[in-house]
Amino acid sequence: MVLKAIRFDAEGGALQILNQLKLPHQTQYDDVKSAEDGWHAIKDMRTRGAPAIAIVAALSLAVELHKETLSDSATDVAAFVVEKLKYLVTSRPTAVNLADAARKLERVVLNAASASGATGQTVEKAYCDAAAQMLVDDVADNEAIGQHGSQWIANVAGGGKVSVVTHCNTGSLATAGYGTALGVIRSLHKMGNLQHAFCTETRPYNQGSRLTAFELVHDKIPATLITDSMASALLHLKGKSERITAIVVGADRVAANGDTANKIGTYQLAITARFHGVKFLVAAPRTTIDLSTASGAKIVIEERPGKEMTMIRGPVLDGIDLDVSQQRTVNIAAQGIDVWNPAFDVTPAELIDGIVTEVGVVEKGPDGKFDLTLAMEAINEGIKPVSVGSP
Ligand SMILES: CSC[C@@H](O)[C@@H](O)C(=O)COP(=O)(O)O
Repeated sequence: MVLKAIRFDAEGGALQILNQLKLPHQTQYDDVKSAEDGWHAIKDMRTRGAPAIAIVAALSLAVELHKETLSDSATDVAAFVVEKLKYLVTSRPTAVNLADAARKLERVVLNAASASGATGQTVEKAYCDAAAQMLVDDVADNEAIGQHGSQWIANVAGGGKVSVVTHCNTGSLATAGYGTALGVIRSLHKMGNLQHAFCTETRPYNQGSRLTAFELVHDKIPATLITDSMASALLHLKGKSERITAIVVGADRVAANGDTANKIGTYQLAITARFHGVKFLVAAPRTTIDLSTASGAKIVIEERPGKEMTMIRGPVLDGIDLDVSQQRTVNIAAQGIDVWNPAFDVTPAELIDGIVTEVGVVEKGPDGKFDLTLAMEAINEGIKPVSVGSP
């Protein structure tokens, strides 16, 4: 069975998302019938992960447009789409993929509306085709990220099997399929180069223990779960014997200087990686690179409700059996305590050794700094970024 976070039928105009609040206990797909449904699925974290958020948002509007022809007027349909895209972008602020997708789709509809003979229907079709293509492209991009990243790690290790650590969930559940950082791990495993993967629990929302662990078990990848607070001890105590070569994480937004916003806890992993001489690799598609943001200081960090930290959800224990059909939320913190719950942190570029994209691994220049504007320009001109061992 292939894990699919997003099910989309372009012909029938139907969209379903795997409800990630129910995982790992229950596999339940929820219908998404409109942009409003998409907004709520993203806000409530029933779907999450930077690429998946962007795709679900785009497709939710596609199914709404598919339902009925809004107007024969191309400009009216374009205006409607632009408004809805603006609304969708407000669902979660940190991951840039959503804003990037909205910008591209806006361009698609404005171009379609200004084409000669444009009608409401042609604009709708242009939008739906472009949104559907995002789903297709993401899987191919992730497979390429996996290939480049695994090759880079294998080269760093200089032969033999390697172990890696990852954080949050960056796999099939966070993307259209395969995953970014988890795609690198999948690829290492496929190449026969993976000794062991360690995944962090990823408090407070437990994307690691609920989702990444679920994917690793599903794919039969040798893996062990640790709490976030065990990462330094792992590198210290098991680093040599386990040959932990790299920590590989995803990203929600990479600034032009390489500073990277990702799930809260990423920054402390980068610090411990540097201290222990372990490579720190960020895996993300180019849609996550935000050249308009000069540095991490400008990235807006989403703050989530405190109850995500103070409450925990799980299936009911009925005698000795788990009743997965019933999930309950229980309080695990002292009543009345103040809570700070930033969903992401920013890892300074200084602590990052490489940024693996679908076209290769970008490394620092001779000045020890990333220049992603230059790297992206080079890519657009057909020159590969600094890339070690890329196929
Ligand atoms: C390929 S997913 C990359 C990132 O989006 C991921 O690491 C992450 O931080 C997800 O956060 P989430 O809050 O679960 O959406």
